[in-house]
Amino acid sequence: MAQSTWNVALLQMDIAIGEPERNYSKLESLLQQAVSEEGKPDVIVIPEMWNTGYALDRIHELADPAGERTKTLLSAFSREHGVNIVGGSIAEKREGGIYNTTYIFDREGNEAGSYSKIHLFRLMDEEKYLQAGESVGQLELDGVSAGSMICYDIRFPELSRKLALEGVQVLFVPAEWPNPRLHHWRTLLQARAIENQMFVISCNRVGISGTTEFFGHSMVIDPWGEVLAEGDGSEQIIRATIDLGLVDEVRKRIPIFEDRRPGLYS
Ligand SMILES: O=C(O)CCC(=O)C(=O)O
Repeated sequence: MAQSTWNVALLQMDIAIGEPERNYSKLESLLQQAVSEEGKPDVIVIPEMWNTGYALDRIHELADPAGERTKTLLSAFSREHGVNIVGGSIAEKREGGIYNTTYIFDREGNEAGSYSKIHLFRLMDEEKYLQAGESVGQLELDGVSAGSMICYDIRFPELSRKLALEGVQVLFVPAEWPNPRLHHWRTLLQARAIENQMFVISCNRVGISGTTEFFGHSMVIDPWGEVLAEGDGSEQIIRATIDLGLVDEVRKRIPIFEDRRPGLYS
């Protein structure tokens, strides 16, 4: 039977640009903190590109080959602590180039899914250095259907709608979303939750890289659009408990999936 509630913990961390060693060690200490304080989480979420930050001009040298280092760390931690981990995303080196990839592990330490960002963000030159993923991110954790997107992806409502139509109830969004677009971040995340009647759980980074400032404000939003938890601009762990039964309740209250007219607009 699918889990009925989840305690989630968002590791809203600073990221040292171009310094994987510092980032792996920061992540390990935050993971320990997440399981040793305030009750055990069911799901831990990490920000986007946490291993390297946007050190794109050195990304070939810094990216994790086949994600092996990251997978070994996350798999061992999730198994040892019986916790699901949505592993933010990392710069991952494959034969075809560098991808911005999320790895997701279940409580037994098995890889439950992976997703490589399909919309590359030109404002940060991603398309010049990275390869785009070619498939959408859908997986099951504790019997719950979940979707995986990354940052800029939330500007494409077609993607979250596709996932919702495939049964997704919880959407995870690791990000490195910078100033001055806090208004877009909060509005788009809430819109994705309301229009698809799903939980949206986002984890953004904090800190400054060069001239770019990242504002945090990681959010847990329920299917009615209520913000259950939101970070400020500091490095912190944000926690919330979500009642997964709310997805069906909201979908029954306003049955948008029955009322759609896809013949007219898809
Ligand atoms: O869409 C935006 O405004 C920010 C997106 C972004 O920073 C990213 O995808 O890395």
